[in-house]
Amino acid sequence: MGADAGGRPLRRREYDEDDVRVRPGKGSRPRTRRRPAHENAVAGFVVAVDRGRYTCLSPSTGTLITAMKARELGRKGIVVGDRVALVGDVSGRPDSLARVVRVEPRTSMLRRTADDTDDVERPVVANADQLVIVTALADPEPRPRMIDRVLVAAYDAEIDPLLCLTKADLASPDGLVALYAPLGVPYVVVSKGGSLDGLRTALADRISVLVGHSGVGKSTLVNALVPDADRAVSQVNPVTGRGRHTSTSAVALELPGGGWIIDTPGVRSFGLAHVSMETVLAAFPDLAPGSVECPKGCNHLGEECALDAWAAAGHADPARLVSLRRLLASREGAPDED
Ligand SMILES: Nc1nc2c(ncn2[C@@H]2O[C@H](COP(=O)(O)OP(=O)(O)OP(=O)(O)O)[C@@H](O)[C@H]2O)c(=O)[nH]1
Ligand SMILES: [Zn+2]
Repeated sequence: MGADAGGRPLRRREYDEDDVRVRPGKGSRPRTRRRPAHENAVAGFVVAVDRGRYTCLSPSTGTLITAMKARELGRKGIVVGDRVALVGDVSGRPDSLARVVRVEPRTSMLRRTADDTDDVERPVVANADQLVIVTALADPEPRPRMIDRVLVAAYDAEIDPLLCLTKADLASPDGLVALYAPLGVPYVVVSKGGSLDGLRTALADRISVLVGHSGVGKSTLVNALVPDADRAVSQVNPVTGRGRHTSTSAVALELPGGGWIIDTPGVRSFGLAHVSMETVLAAFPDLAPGSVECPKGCNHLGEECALDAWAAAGHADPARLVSLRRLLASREGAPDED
């Protein structure tokens, strides 16, 4: 085997200013109006979004600027991680409100759907370059199929995955490492109070999104990585003053050593209805090569599928084939519980 996480295909998509998937025949209105140039706009990095208010960090001054979307942006979405251009009152003073007049081209867009049959795509975070799958080794038990699901989302978004195995004081990481290391998925093992050096190195100077189920130790990690994380979150959420424990949307927090982590407390599921069959399969590099023997148009669920023989021949762990099939079946309406 020996699939390599570095051996990713070239970027399949460009993410530009109009990175909204438009349904044909709906709302296509010719754009004749000339936009003002906004030469004096200042740059902002969106660290939080709350009901139409965007909290943006000015990289040049370090000021937090609250802004709303300029009307000219229409229905274009703005998410945490976006780099934007701001005009109006950019002082960042209490009660001041700037306007976002432009969203800069994105390098990536992490998306999900509510479940596998939901056709509404939900953009989660823009411009992330790493997706950290936080999984406890025990309490709660690891859920490999959730890991596989998030790996598919990372692959689809062309974001590097990182498996972060927590609570190493409670159980050994060996089983999970044996499953994912051969696939080229990088991993770190941590425990509360233990060293976070490996994780810090992996996060340095990158924009990393943290996903994980409730109780896996995500807050514990965030608090250890970002001193005063709670206060930082209440600062970026001035509209409601809600802290991270009640917040449901993503929040970007700057790491003391450089780089950002984006916590996603509201993301409890990773529906993959928007991902093509080819992309799902490509995210299973141990199984994908076996599919060349499949009949044309194989849905990889029936008896004619060549993947059973591929796994039986020892090319892939049969548990991985089960996981792939559960995921594919879920996209056809079957439940997918770990
Ligand atoms: N034994 C052990 N317990 C841990 C470790 N890390 C976190 N915990 C405990 O696990 C529980 C859940 O940790 P949190 O950090 O709140 O988990 P979370 O993922 O943020 O959960 P939510 O806040 O529900 O999203 C807490 O009681 C922590 O003290 C660890 O490495 N070892
Ligand atoms: Zn097949």
